[in-house]
Amino acid sequence: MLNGTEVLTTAQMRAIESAAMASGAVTGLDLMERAGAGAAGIILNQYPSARTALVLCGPGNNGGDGFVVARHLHHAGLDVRVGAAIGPRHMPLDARTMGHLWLQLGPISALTCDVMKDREFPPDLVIDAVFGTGLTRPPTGELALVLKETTCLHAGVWGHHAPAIVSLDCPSGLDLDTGNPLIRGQPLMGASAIPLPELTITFHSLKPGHLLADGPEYCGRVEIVDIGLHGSRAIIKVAFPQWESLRKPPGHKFSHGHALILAGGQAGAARLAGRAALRIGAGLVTLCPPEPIAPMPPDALMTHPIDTPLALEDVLRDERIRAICAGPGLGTGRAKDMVPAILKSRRAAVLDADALTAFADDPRELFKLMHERVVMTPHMGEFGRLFPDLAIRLQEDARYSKLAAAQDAANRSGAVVLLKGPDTVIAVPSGRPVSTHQVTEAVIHRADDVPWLATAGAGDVLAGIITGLLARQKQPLEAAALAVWLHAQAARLFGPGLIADDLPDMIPAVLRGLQKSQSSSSVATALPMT
Ligand SMILES: NC(=O)C1=CN([C@@H]2O[C@H](COP(=O)(O)OP(=O)(O)OC[C@H]3O[C@@H](n4cnc5c(N)ncnc54)[C@H](OP(=O)(O)O)[C@@H]3O)[C@@H](O)[C@H]2O)[C@@H](O)CC1
Ligand SMILES: Nc1ncnc2c1ncn2[C@@H]1O[C@H](COP(=O)(O)OP(=O)(O)O)[C@@H](O)[C@H]1O
Ligand SMILES: [K+]
Repeated sequence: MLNGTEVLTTAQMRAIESAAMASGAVTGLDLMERAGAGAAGIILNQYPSARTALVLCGPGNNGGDGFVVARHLHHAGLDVRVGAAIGPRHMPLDARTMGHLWLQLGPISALTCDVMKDREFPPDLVIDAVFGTGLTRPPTGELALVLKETTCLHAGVWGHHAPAIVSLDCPSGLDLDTGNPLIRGQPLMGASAIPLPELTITFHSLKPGHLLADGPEYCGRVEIVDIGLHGSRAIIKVAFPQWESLRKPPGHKFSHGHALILAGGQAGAARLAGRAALRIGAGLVTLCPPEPIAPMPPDALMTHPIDTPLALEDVLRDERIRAICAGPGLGTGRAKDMVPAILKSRRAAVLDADALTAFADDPRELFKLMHERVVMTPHMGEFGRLFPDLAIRLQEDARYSKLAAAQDAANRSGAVVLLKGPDTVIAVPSGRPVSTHQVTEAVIHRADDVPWLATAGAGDVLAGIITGLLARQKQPLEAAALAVWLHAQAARLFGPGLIADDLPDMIPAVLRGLQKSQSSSSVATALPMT
């Protein structure tokens, strides 16, 4: 079981809202009131000295949330002005009701740039409730100008002090499924066409756009308001480990698993992977270069030369070998020979780097041998070699997400796909639950707080950590999700100046940290997201 925070796509969020309303458990108006009241509570708590607020309401239910926030801020004593894109009577029913409730307290101005330039009303807060999950196309006309104007307000160019911008659900104009801003044409150099809030308040759960691509940079801090929706079985998670799932049970080295790391001539990259596999607790790790290599004493890694696929098949007769890593420093020619033998053995395996590139000419050759215990770990370049159409679509279609691309790749290949980057996405082929408890089909991990992780060889270490966890008989999705977290946390603990060689040696400190934070209490506590 993976622990973590649930993430819902906008379609899943709408489905949950509709199901709750259809069941009669709650009305749309109740949900909107809870969303707006919850958001206002957070705003009042985080900006206790704010005296004035300007609320920008769009044409849909996000605008409805804006009216609710306006009402609660007014009742808390703030001087509140409201601008709306259209009159309440043209808005959806719940938003209309909330608009009429606001009208009992104050007027609504037309939402134009003039509202935002009023020198008589310098707001302490600007509440961005223009678009949420219902954004279908790039904003145009006056609304596009208004959204752009919020970034000018933020910079204080209109002479009055810079207000704090708070967005409801998302910065308006951000696609909550992809994390891409929907902008027609190219934004001006250095200027954002959509709000850059310091706080985004979303409802019920995170959406992929809060985590993927540029989403985090646009959203600022993200807070979640519980609006009382239950029973969702989110298939996407931001996962974080529990010490329990990494603790080693009593046993001997073979019971903790034997991992093979196929190596090329120099074995440098494979050595990085091997050390990581050992550090994460595989009982035994053997490097397999094509020819004998000079030992590097003292070294806990074993070596066993394997020169041909037949020799590999022979070695794999040993059932104690539970996981194989192929790719780091392997060479594409050797990878092309060896990978079919690995896949035919049906062992848990990680395919990275050259093991992926070797099949660029005919990915189907790889996919037809695939099985569900294989984790492929491409970076975007390798992904494009195996899934060129998906990579092109990612570049060209702002509404196609990295999550959807990884899911499509997992479905096409039949493997678990871990697509790397500052936002790493892991997807399993759909319709193939890994176990009866396992409903998670995808994991998103954001690590842009550790840019120094993007260093040569870091990917080899990641492949090694996953291999070690597979040797310890973790399920592939769990192994991949735990590894991505441990890898980023190792980089975080080391700090700037990190090189890949440092990563395996930071794993013990990461494990100690987890153990300390979670084993002192009998109730396992989840680590905060970092
Ligand atoms: N449902 C619930 O119970 C709850 C919902 N909640 C809240 O509702 C939000 C979702 O509401 P929503 O679906 O009404 O979408 P929203 O983001 O307000 O925008 C849709 C409007 O904008 C329009 N439009 C779209 N693109 C446009 C463009 N480029 N330029 C101009 N117009 C454009 C679109 O028009 P259309 O595409 O139909 O022409 C439509 O009129 C969600 O984010 C959350 O804040 C919470 O209260 C919790 C309970
Ligand atoms: N900007 C970034 N911030 C944090 N992590 C990153 C960033 N860019 C890449 N990464 C991570 O760094 C690692 C780099 O792996 P990879 O591209 O395979 O490098 P190599 O092939 O040199 O080992 C991956 O785990 C990836 O997710
Ligand atoms: K918004």
